[in-house]
This record gives sequence, structure tokens and C-alpha cells, in this order.
Amino acid sequence: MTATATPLALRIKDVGKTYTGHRGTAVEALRGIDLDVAEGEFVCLVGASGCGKSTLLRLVAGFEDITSGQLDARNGPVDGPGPDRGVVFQDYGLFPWLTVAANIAYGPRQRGLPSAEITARTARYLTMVQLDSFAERYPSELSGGMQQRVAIARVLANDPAVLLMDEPFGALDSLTRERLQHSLTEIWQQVRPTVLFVTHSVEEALFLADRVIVMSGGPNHGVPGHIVHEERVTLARPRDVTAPEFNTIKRRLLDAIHAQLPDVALASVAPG
Ligand SMILES: Nc1ncnc2c1ncn2[C@@H]1O[C@H](COP(=O)(O)OP(=O)(O)OP(=O)(O)O)[C@@H](O)[C@H]1O
Repeated sequence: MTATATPLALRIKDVGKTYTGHRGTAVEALRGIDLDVAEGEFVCLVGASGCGKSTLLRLVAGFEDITSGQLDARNGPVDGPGPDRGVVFQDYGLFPWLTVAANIAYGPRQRGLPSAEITARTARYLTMVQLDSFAERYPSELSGGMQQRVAIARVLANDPAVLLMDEPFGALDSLTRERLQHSLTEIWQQVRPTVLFVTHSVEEALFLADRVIVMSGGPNHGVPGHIVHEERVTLARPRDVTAPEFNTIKRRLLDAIHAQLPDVALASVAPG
């Protein structure tokens, strides 16, 4: 599936991924993935459990190698992790022994940026995630939502061209999750990174994305994971989840997901 806008931040062409399972059996997780992502575009991947969303994200992150096809980021073929692609996980991944400010400053410091630049970046992203007054706290002193804000700021402080987010709000209660969705929209509007975001929630995808990609299949469903549908979302931000237009698209996305699923898998797709 192809983005109309250029230049491209990611070019995923006929990508497949086969794992070696227990006792050496081949587990074909993905087959024939075609996805171009334009610079500055916000793309969400949705689909039932096991359809390969996280696998695709890990391939783009360079944590694992593709088995077939072609996968390019802006700097060329992806052959490992790189500072151009920042990853935010569900479990925050903060350094517990560092303060909030030191966590955010960590990447720029590792890269040897001048200290004035490190200070400026840290301050900028602390403000962006509304944690100025928590700069000297430690992660354990913060709520889950606040820790995830730090994790987002920490990744953004590295100035990545592409932000890869794997169920980043999956562990949070629904109110915190909603607030972070609003925050992420605002941050994205300010910084405009390219975002590839994995979620189980169709509503979350529709709230956030310029484009929602629906995946289906997966080794446990007898066919490798693949893309079955996409929706380009042009609704103005911040989006009103109660608006009729929002719910029309949401219905279409849910139909696209459910059309592919045997009854047994329905429980693994969250409507909200
Ligand atoms: N390292 C691995 N070795 C073998 N099989 C794997 C490995 N990693 C993932 N898989 C298989 O690949 C398929 C896709 O997994 P993946 O985690 O990408 O799906 P997902 O859509 O992200 O699922 P979920 O929504 O539950 O996180 C699954 O069947 C999984 O068991």
C-alpha cells in the first residue's frame, strides 16, 4: 500500500519474515508486506493478536532481519538499529537510577552533543511532556502515565526521523491513556516525526493516525501475517471520538478486521 506524499521515510517492499520455531520448524510470521510511509506521516498498525504487528515494527527498528523483500529507511537499507529510528515500548524502559532529566539527557549525552545543547533539549522535551516540575524525580516516584511521557521525551531528545511505538499506552488505565493520546497528538503536531504505532485499539488508531493499516492472519491462523485494508484519515485533530464521521470509519475498520477472523479470535480485538 503506497503513500501519495513524498519523500518517503520508510519503504517496505514485499517484505517477509520467517522465524525458526521450536525443533527447527519454520514460522512464517509475515509475507508480502508492502508499505510506504511518507516523512511526517502518522501510521497505525492494527489487527488481531499474532498477525505480526510487532514483528513488522521490530524489522523496521532493525532488531531483527527481514527474510525476504526490501526494507529502506531514509538513510538506506535497514540493517540494524540506528539513531534515526527511536523506539518506545509498553514497559517504558527508563533507567531507574537516573532522574527524569538525566533519562532525557542520556541519548544526547551519549552522542557527545555540547552541554548547552543537551540542557536545551532536555528542557524543551520536559516542557513538551509537561514534566518540568518533575525533572529531579526518579522514575519510581512517577505514575505509569508520567513514566511513559518521560520515555517519549527521552526518545524524541535523540531527534529520530522515525518514532516506532509498540502498544505504548497498553499498560495504562483508560483515562491516562486518553490524556496521553491527546499529548502525543500535540507533540506530533509540534515535532512532526514520522510515526509507526502498533495498537490493539481501533479507536486509538483512528484518534491518532493519518493512515490506519489493518493486518490479518499470522502463523496461528494458518496464513502468514499480511495487510488486508487501509484507511486514510483526514478528520481534523484533535479528533472527536463521538463524531458520526469518526464512528463510520471505526465501523469500517472493525468490519475489515472481523471479516478476516474466525469466531474464536474475535475476543482479541479491542473495539475501543
Ligand atoms: N522470535 C520468534 N520466534 C518464533 N515465532 C515468533 C517469534 N516472534 C514472533 N513469533 C510469531 O510470529 C507471529 C506474529 O507475532 P507478533 O508478536 O508480531 O504479533 P502481534 O500482531 O504483534 O501480536 P500481539 O498483538 O499479540 O502483540 C506470532 O505467531 C508469534 O508467535
